[in-house]
Amino acid sequence: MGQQFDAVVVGAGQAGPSLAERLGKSGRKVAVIERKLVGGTCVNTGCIPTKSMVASAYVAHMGRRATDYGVDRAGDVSVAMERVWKRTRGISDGSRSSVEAWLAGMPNVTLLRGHAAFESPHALRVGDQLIEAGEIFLNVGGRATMPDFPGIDTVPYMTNVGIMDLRELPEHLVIVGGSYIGLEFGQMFRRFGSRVSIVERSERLLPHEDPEVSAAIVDILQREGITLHLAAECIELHGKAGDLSVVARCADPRMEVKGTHLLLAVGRQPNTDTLGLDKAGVKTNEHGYIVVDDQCRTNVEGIWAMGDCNGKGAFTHTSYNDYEIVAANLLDHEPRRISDRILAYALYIDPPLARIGMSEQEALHSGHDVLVGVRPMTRVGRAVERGETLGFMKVVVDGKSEQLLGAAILGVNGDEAIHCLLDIMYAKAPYRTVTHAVHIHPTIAELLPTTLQSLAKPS
Ligand SMILES: Cc1cc2nc3c(=O)[nH]c(=O)nc-3n(C[C@H](O)[C@H](O)[C@H](O)COP(=O)(O)OP(=O)(O)OC[C@H]3O[C@@H](n4cnc5c(N)ncnc54)[C@H](O)[C@@H]3O)c2cc1C
Ligand SMILES: NC(=O)c1ccc[n+]([C@@H]2O[C@H](COP(=O)([O-])OP(=O)(O)OC[C@H]3O[C@@H](n4cnc5c(N)ncnc54)[C@H](O)[C@@H]3O)[C@@H](O)[C@H]2O)c1
Repeated sequence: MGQQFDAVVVGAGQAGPSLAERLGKSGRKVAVIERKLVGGTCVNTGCIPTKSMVASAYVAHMGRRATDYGVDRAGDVSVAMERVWKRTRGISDGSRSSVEAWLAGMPNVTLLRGHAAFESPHALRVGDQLIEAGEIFLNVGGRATMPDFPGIDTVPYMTNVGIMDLRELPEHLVIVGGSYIGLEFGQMFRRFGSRVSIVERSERLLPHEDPEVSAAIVDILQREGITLHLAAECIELHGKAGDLSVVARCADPRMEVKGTHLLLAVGRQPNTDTLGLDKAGVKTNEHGYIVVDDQCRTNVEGIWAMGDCNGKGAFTHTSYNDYEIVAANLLDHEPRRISDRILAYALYIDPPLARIGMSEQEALHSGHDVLVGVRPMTRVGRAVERGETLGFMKVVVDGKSEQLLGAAILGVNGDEAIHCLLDIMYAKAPYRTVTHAVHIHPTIAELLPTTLQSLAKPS
């Protein structure tokens, strides 16, 4: 007979601890099982450390631009990686300690350390302990995908985990994968002072975005001296630490990119392969994501899956929202659903790309009566005053229903400003609510009403 709990949460990522607190407060006896670092990816090797590093890179960039603002500086800007690392670790470790202290203070909640795997639908093995519970909540997250590139066993490489531990600046960082992770680290290390080359399989960066978004991001990165190699098919790795190369054998013409350090950023995979899901009868899809319904319930009664491992989102806010959905349905009898969630994310290059809802291409393909409004950031007073005018804002509206379908802001503070449009979408209010709103001057959000006043059929 194993140790009995009412509820078990596997993984202390972005959904698990919040749910554990609610379950504990409901009077349940709860175990949280974590095999590595409390806080999971976001806190330890994802959002928090990357955005801390992005902040250091921004300061270096603005330091180089100081004279543009009439500010004198003596000598070149250089970056001390050891101190960037210390600052980043301080922020990330501080955040993890807060989650640990929070968990430790939760009533009725016990944190168990170790890797959990199912033995049966309601029993999990953690080391030599058997843990049994009627309710099991999986929040096991994901990890970097390891591509089967020829040479991967001999050529040293980093993922998002290893690159955060660098204390020295790479002379030439080669990145395979030109999406969130590749672009954020690419621009950051360029600003730290490395040469950076990005090798991407698609013919354009971020192919799920509208073409002008991809083109503007290419321009932003190339202005800073980042080299981009697109349509790079059939990757092979060669060489050794400090002297390596990435070859795209099927590219036309064949590409060879030489460098000193290699980052692989070709996607993520769920941590479901060692969870013993077959012993519980929990279904996964062909990519290993746990299949869930609109309330995060798996096919097995009493087992839920939240966060990156269910494939319904790949962000901290979607994982946290999964917790809210489970708690609302189970504890508050409020019928919240994943399908009520509107797609929203930001890519933290500088300036950031903030995106909500549909792109123009998606809206056109889904048969809407599409109207589009676009304004370059050069027309946004606040951006001009700040000397940060790269990018544009774009809104997509359905002409018949007057509902906002989506928006993109590639521009300074776009990740904040876009929320006034996101909230209008959640309110299902007509876009004219924004055109009639009086926004504060001078802000980035101030130009959203004007952008919406310029709606026209796409050319
Ligand atoms: C470099 C990088 C930057 C990112 N930046 C952003 C960003 O700016 N904004 C954003 O929204 N998202 C960002 N993300 C994505 C974000 O980090 C994830 O979407 C989020 O952390 C997912 O949370 P989760 O709760 O699903 O899982 P995780 O945070 O991954 O937590 C899962 C936990 O489960 C544990 N675990 C796994 N298997 C077991 C097991 N069998 N037994 C016990 N414990 C187990 C793991 O150790 C881990 O602690 C970034 C990701 C990366 C890699
Ligand atoms: N700002 C954020 O919110 C943020 C930041 C970082 C990461 N994340 C999360 O992490 C996830 C993973 O990010 P990611 O950038 O690793 O993966 P991704 O799945 O977003 O992109 C992988 C990229 O690698 C390319 N690629 C795949 N195989 C390749 C190959 N063989 N050769 C060359 N290129 C190849 C793909 O075309 C794609 O552009 C994201 O989906 C996101 O959820 C979010």
